[in-house]
Amino acid sequence: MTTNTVISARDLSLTFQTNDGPVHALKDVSLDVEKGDFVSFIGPSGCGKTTFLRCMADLEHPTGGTMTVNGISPEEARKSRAYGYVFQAAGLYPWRTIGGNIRLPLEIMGYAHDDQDARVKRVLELVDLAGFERKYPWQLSGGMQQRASIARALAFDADILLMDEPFGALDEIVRDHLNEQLLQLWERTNKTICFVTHSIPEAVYLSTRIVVMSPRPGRITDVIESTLPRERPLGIRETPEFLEIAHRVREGLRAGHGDEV
Ligand SMILES: Nc1ncnc2c1ncn2[C@@H]1O[C@H](COP(=O)(O)OP(=O)(O)OP(=O)(O)O)[C@@H](O)[C@H]1O
Repeated sequence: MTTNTVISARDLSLTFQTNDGPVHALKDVSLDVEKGDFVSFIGPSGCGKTTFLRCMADLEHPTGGTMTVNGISPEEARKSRAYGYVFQAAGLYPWRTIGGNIRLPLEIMGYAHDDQDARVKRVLELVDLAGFERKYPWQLSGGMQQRASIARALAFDADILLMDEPFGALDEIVRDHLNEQLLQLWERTNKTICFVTHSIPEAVYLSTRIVVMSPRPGRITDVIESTLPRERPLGIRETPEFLEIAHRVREGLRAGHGDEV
């Protein structure tokens, strides 16, 4: 752990008690995420990716080990609004406009009205949705809705962005475009991003580090440091360096759990 460590997990475990007995969603997970990192979590269904992200967000409570976010407990970090959280589904309220959806957390947090206006405008520009403030979610495509939900998570300037398979439901072309935009946004804002995905190319394209996980019990089996430059045109996915990292991720997944992925 260094002064730049944003998220730190030590021997983190979470066992759910279910009617069918205990489920070891996470077992002895240790990881440090540094400021400005883009960390992807990849692994087969049930390996604990979402649970780990939810622990960071104080939405689940570990049954063992320790975790800090910005040097404080996840609960304190949640109360100090240290992170924005983007879910798999955009989760926009259909009766609110796009602007109204982005504004909602700002209203709850008591931001002044002028400040709310300025923030909504700024984040809509950041995700390339300027001009859509007065539209309703159903008037936007799935990709645009997901961008709006990212804007909502960015609106209160949290330094950490937790993203749980935000582009999983989108077609490949839209996904490529959003991946590019997300990288640009990360470059511009220097946020720390934790990103859950099932896609090897997506993980390799986006990340500075790729965390490979394995189920039963959920654990980390490999952490791969990317050697790719920060600037990444989509064409980088054809380069030998990219394919080499993708190969290593695939091997890590195979070693961890047969051929489920
Ligand atoms: N609230 C809960 N109660 C009981 N078991 C749970 C609960 N939440 C998750 N689990 C179990 O914990 C394990 C890890 O689940 P988790 O959702 O974190 O996996 P995941 O890697 O994100 O999976 P996926 O890729 O399918 O989203 C799974 O076996 C899951 O069934």
